[in-house]
Amino acid sequence: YGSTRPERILAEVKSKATRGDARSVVDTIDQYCRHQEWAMNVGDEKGTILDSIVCEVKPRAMLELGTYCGYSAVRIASLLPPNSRLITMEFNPVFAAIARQVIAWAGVEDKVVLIEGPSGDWIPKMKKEFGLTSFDLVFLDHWKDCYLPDTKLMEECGLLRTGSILVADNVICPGAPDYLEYVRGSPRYESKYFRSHLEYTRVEDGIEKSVFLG
Ligand SMILES: O=c1[nH]cnc2c(O)cc(-c3ccc(F)cc3)cc12
Ligand SMILES: [Mg+2]
Repeated sequence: YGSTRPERILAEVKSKATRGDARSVVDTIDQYCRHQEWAMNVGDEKGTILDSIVCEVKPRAMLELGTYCGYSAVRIASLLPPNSRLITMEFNPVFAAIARQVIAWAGVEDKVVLIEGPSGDWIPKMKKEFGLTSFDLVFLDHWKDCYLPDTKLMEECGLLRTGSILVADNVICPGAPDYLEYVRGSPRYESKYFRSHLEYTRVEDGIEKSVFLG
């Protein structure tokens, strides 16, 4: 029987990364996906941009849409201040099962809550389920067609406050044109584009950072 790409990534982490060392998990996945088989992690180049924003914002409450194998959840969690929480949402159960193990191997499970299911179902329930008022930082990295509807839903559900920051991966490749048009055209957002490359390639991609103005 064949293994899946996420299973091969987990196997690589278990055999090469130091247990409890988040940075070695991140580096192991980058090494594997750059030299063995490509996978849709945010990667090292765009990851550095994400790191700088996480360090600048120091979020107490952060949301990630799209966990995949847990690469960015581990990367983000390793930078979070004490008693901060990353909630990461994944609708694909195969990805979620792998991500749980990658997050555990990295030793960041006390900072990360992984929830499974469609973002559209979960977003309206989050305030109540997690007793939170709003998110300081949201990383959109799930499916390009969901970026805009989920952003509007987060606005409607009161999950964004004045100063909340949205960080969106892949705004060029695969691209999220409707989302870009919205955050760049709306007076309720102050948006900035960070030019970069699609993970592990020379193809142009970028990250859009958008501050919600309320
Ligand atoms: O579907 C995606 N979700 C989240 N991140 C992604 C990501 O960083 C890259 C890609 C992707 C880009 C080019 C390609 F030829 C095939 C897939 C997809 C996703
Ligand atoms: Mg991505």
